[in-house]
Amino acid sequence: MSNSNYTFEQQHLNEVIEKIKTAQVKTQQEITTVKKDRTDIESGWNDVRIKTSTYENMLDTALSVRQQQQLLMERENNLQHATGRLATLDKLRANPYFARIDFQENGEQNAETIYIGLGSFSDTPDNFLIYDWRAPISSIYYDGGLGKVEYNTPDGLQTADVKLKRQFQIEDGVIVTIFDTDEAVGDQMLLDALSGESDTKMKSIVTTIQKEQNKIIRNTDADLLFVQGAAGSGKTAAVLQRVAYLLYRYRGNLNSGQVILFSPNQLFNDYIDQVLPELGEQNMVQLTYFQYANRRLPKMQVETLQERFEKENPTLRKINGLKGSAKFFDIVTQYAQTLNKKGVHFKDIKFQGAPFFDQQKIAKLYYGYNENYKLGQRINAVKDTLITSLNGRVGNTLKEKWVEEAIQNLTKTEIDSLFGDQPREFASEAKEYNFIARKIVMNAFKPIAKAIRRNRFINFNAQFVQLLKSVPTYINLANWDISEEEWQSHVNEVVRDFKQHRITIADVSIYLYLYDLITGAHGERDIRFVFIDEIQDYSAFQLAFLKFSFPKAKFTMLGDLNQAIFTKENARTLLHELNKLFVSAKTEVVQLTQTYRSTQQITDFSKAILVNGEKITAFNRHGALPTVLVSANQATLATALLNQLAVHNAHEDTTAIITKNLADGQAVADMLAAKQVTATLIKSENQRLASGVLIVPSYLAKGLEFDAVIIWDASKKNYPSEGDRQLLYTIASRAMHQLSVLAYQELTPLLARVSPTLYEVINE
Ligand SMILES: Nc1ncnc2c1ncn2[C@@H]1O[C@H](COP(=O)(O)OP(=O)(O)OP(=O)(O)O)[C@@H](O)[C@H]1O
Repeated sequence: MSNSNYTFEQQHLNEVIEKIKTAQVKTQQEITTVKKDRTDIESGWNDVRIKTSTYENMLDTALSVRQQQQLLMERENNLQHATGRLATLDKLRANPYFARIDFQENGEQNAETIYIGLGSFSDTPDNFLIYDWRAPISSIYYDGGLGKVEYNTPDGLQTADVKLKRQFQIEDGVIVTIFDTDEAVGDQMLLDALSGESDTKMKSIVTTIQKEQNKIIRNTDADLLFVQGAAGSGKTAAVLQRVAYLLYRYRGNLNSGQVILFSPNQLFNDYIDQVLPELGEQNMVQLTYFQYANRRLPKMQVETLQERFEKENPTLRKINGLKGSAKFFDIVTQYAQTLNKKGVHFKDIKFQGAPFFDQQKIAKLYYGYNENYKLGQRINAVKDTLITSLNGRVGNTLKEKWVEEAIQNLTKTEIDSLFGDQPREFASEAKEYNFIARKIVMNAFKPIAKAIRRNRFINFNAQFVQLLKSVPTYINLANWDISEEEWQSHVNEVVRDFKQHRITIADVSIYLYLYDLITGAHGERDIRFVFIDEIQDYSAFQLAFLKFSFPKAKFTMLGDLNQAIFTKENARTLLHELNKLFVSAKTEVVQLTQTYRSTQQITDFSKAILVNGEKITAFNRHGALPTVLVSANQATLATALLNQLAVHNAHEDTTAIITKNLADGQAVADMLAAKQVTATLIKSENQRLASGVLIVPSYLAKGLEFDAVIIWDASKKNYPSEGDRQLLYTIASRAMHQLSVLAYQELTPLLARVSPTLYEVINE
């Protein structure tokens, strides 16, 4: 880069920064003025005279209250805007932009120059000194090299002739490097970004978004955007940028509360929660499927990731395969339809231990409505009738003995609180008695009203079991390789679990879907975008249920079929099943094959673990070969581990020792503690990531990345069969710069197919 270019750009940068500073001062002043205004209006409340003597007076009062409220709201809005603007200016001041493009639009005489940064900035209304990276025109920075490019605008497709693409690295107002490039985003800049160290928090990729990723980020047409991407291909990174993009694109009409991201575990939520704030946006709602289900069934204990992982067996896999299928979703839908005629299991609503509303009577009521009633209408009509009947029974209950006793036992404070603000003037003692008795009865009836409102007159547990029992009438179990006995004994197990208030993650979706059908729930219609990461671990049933639960949302699903550690082979049919759920014209599939996380050596090694895997292309960044040490001596492995950690620690790298399960993790943690090596054992997804050495059970490593990964005990015993292949791939692909494999006695056969040229054998 010539000196004159550098001087020009630094000078331009200085000018922009000066203008940002001026804007900061101005905005700060605005904020101070609005705050003062707000205080003045608030103290103005005292001047609003409440006059209620005539109708006109009341109207007057209401009008002035309304006026005050409007003034306040206006100030509140101004304040919010100004605060948002100041936050953007603060960000821009340190690092105003990262790219410049010169281009000529169709039919224009002169080339235009724009600078692109995290937010837009103009010194006068039409003079944009910085364009937001999400503005339509900024797309050309990410999409192509020099020459003719197309970009989407709200008015349709535009073309431009790009003359110059310049990238900047700016630190504290000083240009550190300038690259001119004729590619989309220069490789050098990407390489610099990828060579850095890992962090306990994911960072935004705004300066180096790749063309394919940009497509995902800016897609607004698809109802279902399905991204199949290799491990480390930036699915998560791109999708977070996409959230920021959508919030910008639909600003004013979309807020972060209308966007939900389902993530694989809580640890991952913690890992990504800085990206949107870094981009100047608020985080969307982040949930795991477990949390979503658990929130709706607070009295049940939903199976945890660890339980799910450690409980696996072949029969259960077949049964869960069936329960997770789209077919099963149809079965539940059909079963619920039969309930319109008969079959709902009712429960008494009890009061003081005895039936208050008897289940037979409720059943009669429920099935007494005409046959055009839908399930939701039936239940609502029953609820209305029961509430009316409850209110009607208050009067008859006043004279009951327990009420009399309750009144006699009242303390003075209790009596006072029952009266509340009510003047204690009654025409007779009987009237006063009735007043208190009514209060007591109504209080005592509150739990009944609550039980009615919460549909407690339906026995959902029994209903669910009944559904499971009737499954063989809908399908031939043999087609799913399940025998009648296996199914029956599974149903018994579910019943046993229910008695202990436990439910598996496979059942929870079925349970909730059945519940929603019976109660006529219409889903959360306010949610506009749903993102599901690590889609391969969801069953078709869960996805169908999520679609049902968020009927107005557009879906973005990201996953890697190579990493299906829970659903295994079922993941392959997922895409096919999804086709049935979404209109295919509104479905788009994007494939990301280029991986960015790992060095070429680590990617080549990891990908060799797979058989018939999805396509993966390594990024041209080089590092050491992965190492493999097999030993029949535990002490040798322990020493190798300690040596490896010492090397990583000297480089201040974050190292994850990934063990198959928690028990192994605990054993490694104890061993390290005995050697005075500091390490954090991640026992559950509710923990926080820390820098330094981490010990992570395999099923919690999803979506995360570390400078170095040590696979602890990749032995035949731990990873004996085909079923572990995708898990092993997932673990290996967490490493960015260094991967080491340690195995006790005999290496897993899954690594046996990896060519010896792809790793270095460490001899004992
Ligand atoms: N365009 C990019 N510029 C810079 N870094 C990138 C880019 N794309 C991806 N990365 C980096 O590559 C790494 C992997 O990205 P990410 O975690 O999003 O991948 P993923 O596809 O979700 O992986 P996995 O399926 O393994 O969880 C991250 O460190 C991310 O910041």
